[in-house]
Amino acid sequence: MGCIRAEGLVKRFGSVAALSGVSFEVGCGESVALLGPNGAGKSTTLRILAGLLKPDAGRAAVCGYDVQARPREAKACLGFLPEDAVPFLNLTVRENLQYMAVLRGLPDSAVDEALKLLGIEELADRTAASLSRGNRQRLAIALAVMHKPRVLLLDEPLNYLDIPAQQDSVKLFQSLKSSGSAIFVSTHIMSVAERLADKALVINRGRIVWQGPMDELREKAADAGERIEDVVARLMR
Ligand SMILES: Nc1ncnc2c1ncn2[C@@H]1O[C@H](COP(=O)(O)OP(=O)(O)OP(=O)(O)O)[C@@H](O)[C@H]1O
Repeated sequence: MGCIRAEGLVKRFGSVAALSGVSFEVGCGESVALLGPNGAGKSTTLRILAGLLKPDAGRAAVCGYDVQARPREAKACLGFLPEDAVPFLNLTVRENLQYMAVLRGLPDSAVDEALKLLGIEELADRTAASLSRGNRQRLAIALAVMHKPRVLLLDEPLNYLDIPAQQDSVKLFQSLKSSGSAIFVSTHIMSVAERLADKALVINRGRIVWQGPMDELREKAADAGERIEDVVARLMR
């Protein structure tokens, strides 16, 4: 069973066809990057998988649960880091984590664990509003992973992070993957896709136009004497 399954997803916004029949699967323990130009349908795909947007046709399932028919089970098994995630700004870092721990039915110890995991112990009593953009991103990552989700949906996860925090976050995502979680990451930054994912899905105008191992993209680039960005840009045109 795939940890993430999308079958024939269709989504329109008025006259705009955001998704026109998107199907793919991400196995448990697999990491896949979703690449595509602006307006290709990446956020729409992530929002459907997270159960935040209803597709017009097709179905999405995480951990075997249809996200529309079994929303509680699906949401319990996934973690979603939206782009520019905004925690509760008037709560402290610790209070944000405590609130999420209650919603997720986690023990109190999960809060200290998450603070430590993201290296934000010293920020615990600061309000989220007072944090720098990078530290706010660390908190958002902590909130998305504190229940060790089996499916992790990430939108530009390394934005704003300093270099050590990027390294720590990559390690954290990799350790979740090693323990069997599926990682699905949307990014415009090719080096981020290469660091986080073993496979790539290229979407353009609401359709998957290429899918395969990241190594295949690297080989194509090496064969043509190009950078991997050049190969991917061509696939997106
Ligand atoms: N709420 C909405 N109302 C109207 N149109 C929308 C809405 N959300 C998305 N769209 C449109 O659907 C298409 C796909 O948008 P989506 O945000 O999924 O693209 P994306 O690949 O995430 O783009 P980007 O890389 O620019 O963030 C775009 O044409 C967008 O304008």
